[in-house]
Amino acid sequence: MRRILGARLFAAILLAVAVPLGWLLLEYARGVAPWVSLQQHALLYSYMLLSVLALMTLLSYYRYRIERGLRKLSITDPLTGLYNRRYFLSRLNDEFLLYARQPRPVSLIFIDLDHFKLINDRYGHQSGDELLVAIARVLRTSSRSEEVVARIGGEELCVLLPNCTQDQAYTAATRFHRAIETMAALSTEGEAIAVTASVGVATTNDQISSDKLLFKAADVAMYQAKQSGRNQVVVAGLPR
Ligand SMILES: Nc1nc2c(ncn2[C@@H]2O[C@H](COP(=O)(O)OP(=O)(O)OP(=O)(O)O)[C@@H](O)[C@H]2O)c(=O)[nH]1
Repeated sequence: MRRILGARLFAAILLAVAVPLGWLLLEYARGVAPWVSLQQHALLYSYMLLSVLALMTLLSYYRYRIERGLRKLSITDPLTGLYNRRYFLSRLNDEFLLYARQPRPVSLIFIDLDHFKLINDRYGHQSGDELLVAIARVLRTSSRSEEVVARIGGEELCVLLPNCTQDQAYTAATRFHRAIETMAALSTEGEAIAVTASVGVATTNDQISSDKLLFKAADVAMYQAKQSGRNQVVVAGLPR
């Protein structure tokens, strides 16, 4: 990004110099010697140079702001403001590129809300939406800055934990699970909504050695949590 900004500033300076130069050439074509023209209109040339430079810098800045906004939109889930599935999978892939060079534990937590259909049916879709937003807020505040929290499907959320052992991931998963269970949520009518989640945790090891395998292992662990009665945390590969 810094290189792009540098290139744009360079282009702005070039154009700012080119405009008064072009004017100087026109003057020359009219028969006025360049140094005479420069002496006569020094103020005009300085003004041209500065205003073109200011205009181009301003345009570059706005373009940068727009591009940054578009990039943010392309990686964000519009409802919750969490990262979206595409961004999450690409970060997971990046983590494994690092892992190939320097193996260190990577963990993934898969969170699926329990009976979300019933919540929608009972309190309405709008309340369901607001609940998702509130859960996203809870996850964001209970996660660390290096962790990537994403909404990867309707009521499915994932957290990527770089450089995180199985024990640490289990502690984090329990923290998320508890935070969801104890959050105070209200429907649009003001009724209290109780919500729980089934959580799967997986960490890299000899068998789980790629991004796809890690994702799959956490998904399977989450499914086991559902099968075992929901509202619990299951760690991949550990007896329950
Ligand atoms: N309000 C709201 N509901 C959503 C959204 N995305 C998905 N859902 C709902 O989430 C529900 C998911 O239903 P299921 O896949 O049957 O899962 P569940 O009811 O949570 O049941 P279990 O996962 O088995 O505990 C569906 O009713 C979807 O309509 C959303 O953005 N907003």
